[in-house]
Amino acid sequence: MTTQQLIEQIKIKKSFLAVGLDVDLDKIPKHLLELEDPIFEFNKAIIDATHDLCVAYKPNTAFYEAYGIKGWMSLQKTINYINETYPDIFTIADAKRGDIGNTSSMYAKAFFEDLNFDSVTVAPYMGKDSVEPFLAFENKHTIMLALTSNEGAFDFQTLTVDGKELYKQVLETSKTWKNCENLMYVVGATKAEYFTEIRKIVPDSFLLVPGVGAQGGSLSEVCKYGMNANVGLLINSSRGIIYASNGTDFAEKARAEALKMQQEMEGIISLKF
Ligand SMILES: O=c1ccn([C@@H]2O[C@H](COP(=O)(O)O)[C@@H](O)[C@H]2O)c(=O)[nH]1
Repeated sequence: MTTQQLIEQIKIKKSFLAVGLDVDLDKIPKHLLELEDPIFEFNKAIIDATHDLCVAYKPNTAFYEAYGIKGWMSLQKTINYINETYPDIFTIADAKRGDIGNTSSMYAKAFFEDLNFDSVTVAPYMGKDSVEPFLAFENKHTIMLALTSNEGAFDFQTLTVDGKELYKQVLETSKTWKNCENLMYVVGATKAEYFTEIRKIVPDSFLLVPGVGAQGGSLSEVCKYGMNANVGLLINSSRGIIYASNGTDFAEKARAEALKMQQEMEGIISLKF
């Protein structure tokens, strides 16, 4: 999917919500556990119930890898289902990859070619040659960690290196990389006060923003400081939506939570544009 197509979807749906598909077998409704592929059945129900309210789905691959080959097959069925049934939806493999160049190329093939995700998250720690193999794929997007939502973000990311905070160095340096137009960045919703500075460095880039809902970040604060002329934000909520209920009404309740977020987003968009 191109960035322009993503922007169009945001305008059509009046939403910039990314629903996180972080499936934990201990948290899903018990009746699903009797089915052959409970993870896929859970995802399918959530996707069918929320697809008109969101512009993206973000499975975190950890929640699939944890179940071995069966989990990976559930991930594959989930991405195929989204691509076949709702092809206008942007897909994010939250895998946080990155390695020496030839290894990164294989990671990129796995997520962009084999699984056919629109985007994958990567870590910047290994630098340019670990990220550029992902950027080489046309109409695919590489979402690099910049300033994460967790407390540990302050261990390294905000340290000053050569007179500048590390997360700012990461953003600035990444703009010099080949095919950097294919970059987006992860910035945590719990760090709303940093968005103004981040927008000075990457005014036009899309930011994937996890950390609302269960982690306590504020949607309105993020929008106040982080929105650009194309919205430029994908706000993720995982547990706050998919685990709204663990009963037979789980999909209905997930829809209700997604609708609350979409309506808040619609309100913000209508005020701003
Ligand atoms: O800085 C980061 C980067 C990634 N995540 C991931 O996003 C979701 C958040 O889930 P919630 O249940 O809405 O808290 C999850 O997959 C994280 O691994 C993040 O939270 N922060």
